Amino acid sequence: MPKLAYLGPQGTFCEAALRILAPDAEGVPCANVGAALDVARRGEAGGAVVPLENSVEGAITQTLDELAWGQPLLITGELLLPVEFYLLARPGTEMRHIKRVITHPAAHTQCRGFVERELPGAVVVASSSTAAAAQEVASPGSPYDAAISPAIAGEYYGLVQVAAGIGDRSDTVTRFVKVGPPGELPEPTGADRTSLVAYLRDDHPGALLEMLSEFAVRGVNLTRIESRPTGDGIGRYFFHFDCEGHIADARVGEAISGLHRLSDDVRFLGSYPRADQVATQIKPGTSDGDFSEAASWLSRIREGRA
Ligand SMILES: O=C(O)C(=O)C[C@]1(C(=O)O)C=C[C@@H](O)C=C1
Repeated sequence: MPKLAYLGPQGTFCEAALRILAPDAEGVPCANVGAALDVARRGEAGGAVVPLENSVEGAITQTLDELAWGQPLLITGELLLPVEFYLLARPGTEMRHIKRVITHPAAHTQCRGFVERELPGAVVVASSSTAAAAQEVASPGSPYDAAISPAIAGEYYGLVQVAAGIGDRSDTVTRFVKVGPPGELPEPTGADRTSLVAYLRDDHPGALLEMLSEFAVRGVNLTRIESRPTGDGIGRYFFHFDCEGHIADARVGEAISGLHRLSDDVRFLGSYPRADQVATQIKPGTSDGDFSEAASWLSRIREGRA
């Protein structure tokens, strides 16, 4: 059975994502996203499933940074998981007893309205994951009264639901990705996404615009852009891009090689089928056929055959 590392312990949203992305895999729970990716890098598992972005909270910056630095990993699949939060406590606990809550910071952000409204004055402490929070509340002598976690974590750790559906929005989704060692890319499907990271060569006016132009002039639609600090001082940033299409598509390949010419470094993170299966819209003049016809036309001119 293939092994996949994930943000543990059992009962996280990440585990739920893994069960859908790779139903036959044996999950290897890890203490944090970095540890899960390192297990994949060391080959102790065939890969990992990690959160990448959330529809309310935005980018999961730890994942972005882990994928940008260190030994390269390749994204081979993605999943959009609806996330629903529950207030879980030891049996017998009532809402009025709850003064100390523990959860993952991303979960706290998504339930901030509920906490302020229903638990005014409660202290919310950060845990490494939503299931780690439930496990902590269930442990003997825990200083915490309740955890904000998925329902399944309550079942794993013997907690009861004090409140259900406590997220500030009912339609929140988290995007998870499956990563593995660099190797063969998933086949293009016509509804693909490509992820990459680009490091600026030098800081100058219009540097980001130049990068964006590589996509724009070839009709490549971006689905996410994020700037992250390099750590080398204030004002030093690198960029994460997600775009529609597959690196095997001429327009995407050419945009990425254009970016490579302009950048200190480009790290390709993968081309993989989109979870929402939305087919890439191809602007007139940017299909593979248009690119190869233009290349043949140029060759004919160069060879004096026009
Ligand atoms: O703690 C978990 O259950 C996770 O899978 C992590 C995570 C996240 O990093 O955003 C995933 C989905 C929710 O947004 C809250 C937490």
